[in-house]
Amino acid sequence: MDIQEYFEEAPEAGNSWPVIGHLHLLRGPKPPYIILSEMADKYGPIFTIKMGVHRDLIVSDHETAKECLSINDKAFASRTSTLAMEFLSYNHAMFGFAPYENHWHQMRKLATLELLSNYRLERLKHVRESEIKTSLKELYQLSALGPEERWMMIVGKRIPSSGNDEESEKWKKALKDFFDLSGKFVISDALPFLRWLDIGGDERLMNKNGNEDFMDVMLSLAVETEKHDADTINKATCLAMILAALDTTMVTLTWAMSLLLNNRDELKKLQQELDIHVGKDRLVQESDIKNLAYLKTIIKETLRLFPTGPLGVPHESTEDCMVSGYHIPAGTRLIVNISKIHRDPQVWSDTCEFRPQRFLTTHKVIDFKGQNFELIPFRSGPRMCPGVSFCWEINEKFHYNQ
Ligand code: HEM
Repeated sequence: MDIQEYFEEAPEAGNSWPVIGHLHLLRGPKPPYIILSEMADKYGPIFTIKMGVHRDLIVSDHETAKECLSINDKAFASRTSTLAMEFLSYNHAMFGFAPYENHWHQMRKLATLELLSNYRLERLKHVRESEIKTSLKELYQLSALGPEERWMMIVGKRIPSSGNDEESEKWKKALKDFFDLSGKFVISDALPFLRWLDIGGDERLMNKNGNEDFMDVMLSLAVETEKHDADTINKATCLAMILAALDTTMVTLTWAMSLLLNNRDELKKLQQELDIHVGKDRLVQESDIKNLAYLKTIIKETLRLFPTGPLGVPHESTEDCMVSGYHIPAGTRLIVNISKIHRDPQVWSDTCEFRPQRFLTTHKVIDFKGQNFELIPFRSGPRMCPGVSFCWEINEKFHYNQ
């Protein structure tokens, strides 16, 4: 089907907005980020679409993304509220989907300090070597574990020894359901007054999913905020960490493997690096990572080509602001087309090719820590992925310090 079947142009003359299209449905054979990239080719790096009563600002180049995520970072720091999020995130108790309010501040601080920071890794120094494993490798293993073990591992209490097949299947299904439903834009999100009809039965399904416990063991932290009780916060927070960490890293590693297998020269270069710094007699360890410069370029190039969230997670503005000279009112949803930015021919040569070498030469200074808006797989600003340092540099720092 052609893109025209999903939306029709309806430019609104005489207002200060760039281009307005009425997007009826973002469902169909083409993924939304492709549709939005095609629209960007037509309308430029900043335009809006209207979905029912909501207006979305679509940003597709790094300069405009910088304006939104750096200059106007506070204005755009909140999240949109959809039906899926209401049910699946325990009514926004999951801080990744919470509005930019006190609850988000508290929980993000807690998660960053207690799970993802140098401070936590420093504490782990005193734990046995085999227990210093709350890292990508363990998160990768999570899908094979029972819920109690998963939680114990995440809070760093002990490392599980074995998985359980039936439990693991249940967990995989729960994960799949979550991601299927969380991306769902249901009719009542656009037209809230139709919610009571529950067209398509989405609400019933989300409600069922939301009531199922993902975790059997609750964190005993007695943190409560004005909006949520401690049990809800515990469930929501540990689920948020698992959901955010698991799929993203697995998908990235799968893409990296696939790109390497399809680019044998790059694979050979990586093998040479491994032969030099690790040798053939043992497996790679986390402490080797600091010596594996080429491996890092491969991860960067993989995240450039295939960011796990090509459109990121939508934000919502809580105050009026100006972007590219346009007045953007409070309540506008922001979608940053990361995929389009990562393939901008004005920034990258051979945009669709796998060229890790560029990060040692022409793009040596470009990193994804949120300062270079040309490469933002973890985005930038206050809502930037808190897992970025956990995945990458903290491990390095930790090993440098040892
Ligand atoms: C390849 C790996 C990963 C990628 C590409 C990635 C990417 C992202 C992106 C694009 C966002 C949305 C940022 C925004 O809204 O501006 C995000 C949010 C988040 N990520 Fe990650 N992520 C990865 C791994 C992880 C890991 C390992 C963890 C935790 C251990 C994690 C935890 C989170 C959390 C909690 C949020 C929500 C932050 C908030 O709303 O305040 N992520 N991630």
